[in-house]
Amino acid sequence: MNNIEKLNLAIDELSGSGYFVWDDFVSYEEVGKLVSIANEGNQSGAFKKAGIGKQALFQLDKSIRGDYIQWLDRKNEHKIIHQFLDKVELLKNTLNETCFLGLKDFETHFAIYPENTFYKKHVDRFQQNAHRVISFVLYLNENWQEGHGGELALYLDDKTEIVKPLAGRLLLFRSELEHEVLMSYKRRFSITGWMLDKDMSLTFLP
Ligand SMILES: O=C(O)CCC(=O)C(=O)O
Ligand SMILES: [Fe+2]
Repeated sequence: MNNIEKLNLAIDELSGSGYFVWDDFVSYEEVGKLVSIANEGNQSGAFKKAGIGKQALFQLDKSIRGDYIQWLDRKNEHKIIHQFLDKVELLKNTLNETCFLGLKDFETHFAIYPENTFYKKHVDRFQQNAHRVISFVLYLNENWQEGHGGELALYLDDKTEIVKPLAGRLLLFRSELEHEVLMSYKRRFSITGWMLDKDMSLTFLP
């Protein structure tokens, strides 16, 4: 399947079942580079414990999520991060042209789940975070195997879909769907993000 066919399928699936798994969204070589950058960032203290809620409602709670994150934007010094942002931008624009989702912007961060951490069942679009329309996760686990855990459980109306966090795989889903990161028994790497229906600088507005 070529990229155009993949895109068309992604569009159909997102409006139908609400999610789409895109394998090899980035190459194995790119995954390696992204993991090195994440490891460097982690060692230099660029990662912060992730919280829940926004601004005044922000809180840290290890019983809900155990990951550490580093936000990624155009100020990043690595070319490959810019290439990834370009790819997401293109995807966002194509989804807009065909699905009229009114996507204006996106926000994204690296995430590292240390051994034995998880992210309990939640939705990404909620009252204090009403502008997230499409969630995406690029998985970066080079030698992931059954038993390592850290799968993403996606709770659909009629079934629960279990998505393996395989290197290079991009998962897209509608941000109002309930989902959960199951216990990860190994350190787990990813880039998570959200396509927004408002400019990021304006998302503090209702
Ligand atoms: O890493 C994943 O599979 C999902 C992460 C997630 O749900 C989130 O950060 O909101
Ligand atoms: Fe989420």
